Amino acid sequence: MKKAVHFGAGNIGRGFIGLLLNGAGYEVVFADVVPSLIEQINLARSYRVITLDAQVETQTVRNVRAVLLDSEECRKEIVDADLVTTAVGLGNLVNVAAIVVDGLRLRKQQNNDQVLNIMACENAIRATSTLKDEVLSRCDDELRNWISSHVGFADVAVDRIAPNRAGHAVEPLDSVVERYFEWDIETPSLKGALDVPGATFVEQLDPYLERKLFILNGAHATAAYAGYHKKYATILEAMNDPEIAETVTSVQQEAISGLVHCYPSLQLDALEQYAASVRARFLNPHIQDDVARVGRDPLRKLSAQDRLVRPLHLAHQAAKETPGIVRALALGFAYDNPEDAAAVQVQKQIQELGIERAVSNVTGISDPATLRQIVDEYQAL
Ligand SMILES: NC(=O)c1ccc[n+]([C@@H]2O[C@H](COP(=O)([O-])OP(=O)(O)OC[C@H]3O[C@@H](n4cnc5c(N)ncnc54)[C@H](O)[C@@H]3O)[C@@H](O)[C@H]2O)c1
Ligand SMILES: O=P(O)(O)OC[C@@H](O)[C@@H](O)[C@H](O)[C@H](O)CO
Repeated sequence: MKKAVHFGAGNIGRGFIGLLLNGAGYEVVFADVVPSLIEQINLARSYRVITLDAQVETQTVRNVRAVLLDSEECRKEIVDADLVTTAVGLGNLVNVAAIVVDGLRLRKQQNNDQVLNIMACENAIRATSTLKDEVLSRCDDELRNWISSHVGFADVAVDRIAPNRAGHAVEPLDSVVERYFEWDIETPSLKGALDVPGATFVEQLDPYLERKLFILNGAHATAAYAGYHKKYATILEAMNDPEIAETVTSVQQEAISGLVHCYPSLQLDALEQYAASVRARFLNPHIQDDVARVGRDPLRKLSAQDRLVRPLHLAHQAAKETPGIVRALALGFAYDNPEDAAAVQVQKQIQELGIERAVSNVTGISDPATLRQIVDEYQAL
């Protein structure tokens, strides 16, 4: 049986990656940093994935095990793995990289000629490439050369809303998801054959990845920050507010204008249909998705390469105005959730540096006119 080591046994790790890999015939070994989660998985050896929809569906993922991230067991699991995947959050990839390097060093010593593919399923531009850089920076030349001929690092885009379990889950390991899913895998970087039924294999990932990150995640973040501002608890409540729904649609339209300009392979009609389908997913009445989950880590979400600032620049390249994204960014800077450590840091910057310098620091935006628009919008909130 093929074996996959998946880092991050959280919402998307269990509810999407683990489920699909299990369906593709892999034994899935989860690696996580939470000891109680490891114990629960090893005790149960299976868990349920519940699809939240008009027709609730419950699937059981069997033959799973779990190991602690920083353990000998975890390093050894990499020696004979066929696949390594992650869904840990972009900022946690550095910790995964340190363990993966140790695992690859062991794999090389044990003369394992079998090729391995690694995919980081994080919401970010080319997260696998980020992980690869982290891995290679920790290797000597010999290991680096061996890795280049034995290990494929394939960038991916993953899409499935896996909300918080609270209010949905019954058993401790239940994972809850929407019905829709998409896993796009960039093929040129793969080593050997990879067969994951349900995944989409593409030659050039950028249009798929940016379409998803901007039209879905950018709009999602907008709904979360606008929802928080109006004291809504969930994305559903926020999206039912016509003013918020209008801002979300504007953000999507501005992103689409930049995407169409940048990627000739993307068709306007298809993107508009995709945007409408995304809004319908946000309005799924069977999902309670907390604005706090969707808005989490605004330092990352408001950064230069992420879901709001990058489409803003693309739209500007297409000579389009971006009032929707400007409003979304202003709302992101107003996201003062004291329970979110990154939001607290953003608020600290605003207090210490003033809003204009905080916006420029966090977003990397230097154009004075754009900065002014965001600051004016923030001050008018
Ligand atoms: N939830 C979604 O709808 C969704 C959809 C697509 C992509 N994603 C992406 O997947 C990633 C995970 O999101 P999530 O919603 O599942 O979060 P989550 O918090 O539910 O799960 C993350 C898991 O990773 C574990 N973890 C943290 N650092 C780790 C490390 N260094 N090694 C191993 N495990 C570690 C945590 O303990 C947790 O169990 C994020 O990058 C997110 O953007 C999420
Ligand atoms: O996971 P994040 O924090 O990057 O973004 C929050 C949500 O937008 C995200 O988790 C979506 O639910 C997911 O990307 C849907 O595919």
